[in-house]
Amino acid sequence: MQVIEAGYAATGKKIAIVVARFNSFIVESLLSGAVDTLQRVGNIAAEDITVVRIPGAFELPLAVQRVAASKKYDAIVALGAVIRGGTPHFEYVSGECVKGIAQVAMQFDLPVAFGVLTVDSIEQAIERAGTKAGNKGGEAAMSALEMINVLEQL
Ligand SMILES: Nc1c(NC[C@H](O)[C@H](O)[C@H](O)CO)[nH]c(=O)[nH]c1=O
Ligand SMILES: CC(=O)[C@@H](O)COP(=O)(O)O
Repeated sequence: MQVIEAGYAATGKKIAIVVARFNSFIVESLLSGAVDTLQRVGNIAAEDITVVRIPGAFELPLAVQRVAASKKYDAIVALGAVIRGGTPHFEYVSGECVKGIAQVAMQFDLPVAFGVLTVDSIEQAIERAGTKAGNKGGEAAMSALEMINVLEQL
């Protein structure tokens, strides 16, 4: 049996983090977790991390696509926080966001980690942005690092 898997060290690789600013009090914690993970676990130098800031999660697919098309990066981490409100708007924003990001990864054959919270409450968002449910930004960064290394073996 052959098993292909990899670790997280990715020294010298270039990572773009595309950050949706909406709900910034949450998203900044996701960004902090992602950067810390890339540097501490992935051994990625600060100069090899690029942060791109955009308005909201709905804009993530277009921005991620443009970053992927630049061919400058070995992986992308997409961060945002979509928090359900009182209308169906949540479904449309989160649905288009995840669909669009997944399409970019397939189109450009590039690791695009999904670090966008889609939650029902601010409390759920806080739990997933560095408190009792971990930091989904850091988890997305871990995924990006591992995928860089696994794809290199395929
Ligand atoms: N409600 C949330 C949004 N809404 C804004 C959209 O993402 C978009 O920026 C706007 O519709 C203009 O095109 N965005 C989030 O990231 N999170 C939300 O909870
Ligand atoms: C995810 C959203 O767009 C949401 O925060 C907007 O809130 P509302 O549905 O009350 O307009």
